[in-house]
Amino acid sequence: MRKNPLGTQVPPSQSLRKRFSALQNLPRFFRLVWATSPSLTLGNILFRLLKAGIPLAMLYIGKEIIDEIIRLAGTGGAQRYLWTLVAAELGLTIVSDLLNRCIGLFDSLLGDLVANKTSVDLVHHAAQLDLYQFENPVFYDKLERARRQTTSRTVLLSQVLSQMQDILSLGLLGAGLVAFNPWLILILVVAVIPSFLGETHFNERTYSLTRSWTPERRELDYLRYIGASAETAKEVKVFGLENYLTDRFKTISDKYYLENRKIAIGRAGWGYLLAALGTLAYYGAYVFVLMQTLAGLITVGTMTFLSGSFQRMHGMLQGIMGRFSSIAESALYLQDLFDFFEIQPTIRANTAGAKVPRPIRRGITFENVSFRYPDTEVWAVRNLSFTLQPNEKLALVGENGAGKTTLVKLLARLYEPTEGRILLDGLPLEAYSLAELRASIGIIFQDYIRYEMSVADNIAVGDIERRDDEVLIAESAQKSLAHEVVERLPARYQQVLGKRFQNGQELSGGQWQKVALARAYMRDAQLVVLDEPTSALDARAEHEVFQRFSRLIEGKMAVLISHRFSTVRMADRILFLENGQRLEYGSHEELLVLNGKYAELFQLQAKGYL
Ligand SMILES: Nc1ncnc2c1ncn2[C@@H]1O[C@H](COP(=O)(O)OP(=O)(O)OP(=O)(O)O)[C@@H](O)[C@H]1O
Repeated sequence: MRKNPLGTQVPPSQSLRKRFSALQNLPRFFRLVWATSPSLTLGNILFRLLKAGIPLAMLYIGKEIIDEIIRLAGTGGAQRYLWTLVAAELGLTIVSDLLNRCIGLFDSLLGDLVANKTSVDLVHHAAQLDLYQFENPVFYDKLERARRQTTSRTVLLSQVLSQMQDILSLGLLGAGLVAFNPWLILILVVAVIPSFLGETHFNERTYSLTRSWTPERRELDYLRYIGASAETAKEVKVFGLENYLTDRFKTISDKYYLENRKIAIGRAGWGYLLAALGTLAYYGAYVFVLMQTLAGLITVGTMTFLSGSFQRMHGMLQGIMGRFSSIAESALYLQDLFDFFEIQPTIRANTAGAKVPRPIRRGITFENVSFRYPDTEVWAVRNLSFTLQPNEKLALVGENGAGKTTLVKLLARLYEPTEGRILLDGLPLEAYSLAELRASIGIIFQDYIRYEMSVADNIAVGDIERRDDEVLIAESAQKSLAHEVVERLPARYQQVLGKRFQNGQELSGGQWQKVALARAYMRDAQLVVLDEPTSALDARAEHEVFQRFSRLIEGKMAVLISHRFSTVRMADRILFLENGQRLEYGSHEELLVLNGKYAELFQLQAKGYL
């Protein structure tokens, strides 16, 4: 394998055969197009079929008009046939314009629908995939390439349809030409083959380059985002990062530009030479036709018909061949999209799985659970065993990176244990329907999403099925103290948050947290998990949130992750993790008596040292 200037591996360039085999993606693509809108697809094809016959008809009428004029100029006579021909030509021109408009309209409507459908399918499919797949750069590149495909495939659609239309036109014109002299066709074909091969070669190089640079292009997008977005502007300014970012951007983009320029120059130079070859052949054939006319073997009308159809066929053949290689190229890109759709999650949704018991009677048991993130050597959770009893409130404590969040992700089956099992009422988590399992757990993650949507929507994500239940949303906001925040917003629950959209209102960190916390109150979860939910709240708000929170989790299981021991001590039991392992486990009082690490940290914090 070669390496590009940034050291990334470049795949060996695709062989011609492989490129053409990518055309096999077209039937699947057209099934997708057909499924999007059968009527628009059918209409489009019909218009193009009609349009395909027009060039031959126009040329033929042109020939007849010239011959008729020459005849009338020499001998005079009735002009009726001449004017009928002119009227037919006018009619055809009008119909042709109308067909062009209809084709353009149907192309764009169908293209938009296909792009929308692909985007929707993409999001649906991405939602099925495992969390770890999103953390894998190779997967991310695939996703990125697939995402780019969703809009650019519109062009492919009209290209393939135009190709079919032109091939039909060409066949009809060719039939006319063959009737006169089959050799002319041969000259035509031979003349365009060199430029076709040239185009194919350069398209292939462009594709290989674009593909091998996906990670860098992703980085460029990312740098553009950091350099110019509302979220990052604050830090970029105070740390004075703009030159660093632009330099980094320029280094990568300049290298990409140089690579691309090499190909573009080669394409322009060779393209010109090979096209000149085609032009020479065309003029050779033209001279031949002129000589035949001078010798009186054909009429002037036939001469215009032949030279006209030869010229059109030359242009069309060049177009068809050029388009052919760009269709083959697009079909290769299409492969990326279909490849993405082929990726399957390893965590099976198990739709036929058991229903989660309500209420949960025996709790959740970790049996010797160990977990390592994919492609890492270190155990994030190691040999962990404990039981979360029904109604029990468990606090997870430990230093940064101890494995607390990982444990929660395992609970929600976002990951599966590398070793050991997690049982819910005696059955492993896999035995339950994934949707059911997730529906019975309410988790507010530490890095919860700040949706730049309305407050109501931000709260409703806790149970999106009930997003129209305004009373429930307001009650949830009341319980999480988000209500006070909402009171001060101009559009109250309909207020759009964040700065991305017009009239959006930015909130403080603590205010965002109160809004996010309301999500926990939206669903009737049997297990509530709060991963450092109050870190941004001021002391009074935190106290109040917990007062209310203890009411929310009354009679439920709860897992609480916090670095504040004043919060932790309200739990029934505390699990102290160190390097993913259970270091200490028991109630607040038991752990104080144990006088271990928990007791030490508790006392330090109580004295205000932590
Ligand atoms: N997506 C990931 N891929 C690979 N390793 C990860 C990933 N997420 C976390 N880790 C690693 O797993 C270990 C446990 O991380 P985890 O997020 O569970 O810690 P934590 O106890 O929640 O920490 P904190 O208190 O900082 O939130 C850490 O060593 C971390 O580097």
